[in-house]
Amino acid sequence: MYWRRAALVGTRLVRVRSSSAGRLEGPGGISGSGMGNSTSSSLGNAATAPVNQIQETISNNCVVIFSKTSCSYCTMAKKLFHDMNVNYKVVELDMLEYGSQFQDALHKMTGERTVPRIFVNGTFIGGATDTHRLHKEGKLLPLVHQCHLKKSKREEL
Ligand SMILES: N[C@@H](CCC(=O)N[C@@H](CS)C(=O)NCC(=O)O)C(=O)O
Ligand code: FES
Repeated sequence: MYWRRAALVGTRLVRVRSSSAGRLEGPGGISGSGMGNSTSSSLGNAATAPVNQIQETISNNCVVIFSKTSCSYCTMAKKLFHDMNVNYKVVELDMLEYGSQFQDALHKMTGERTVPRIFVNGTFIGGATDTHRLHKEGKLLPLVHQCHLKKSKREEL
């Protein structure tokens, strides 16, 4: 069920200053991405601190890549998930007005300010190199599947 999306998702960028209501703008906005599964609430709320918005984004999406459009490490990371047919959310920090505040928050949360910063199943797994290593060791897909299972169980309730 995920492959259909992956084709769409891999190429889309986070939109900034989208005009539609409920989308994020302004301070703290991680804007609506190309993905279908980001919905909620604190996104779009200018009063919410970047750390909280990041927290919410990573709990609502099994795979989140904080990226920059100009960064080829980021492109490689996106390609890795795309090639595994895994749906992911990408937040392009260089397209966000307050992207550098998000980078500061990511620094606080992960110990590094570099991109990409990649989260799977709500947990920081590393940058591009770490993620490729996990994949090579056969550990990446199980993490993603764990998240999908958790989600589908929740939806059954
Ligand atoms: N080994 C790290 C390298 C990350 C890295 O050096 N990223 C550079 C861009 S390729 C960076 O974030 N520079 C600072 C910035 O763009 O703010 C990884 O694989 O993610
Ligand atoms: S590869 Fe150069 S900015 Fe990431």
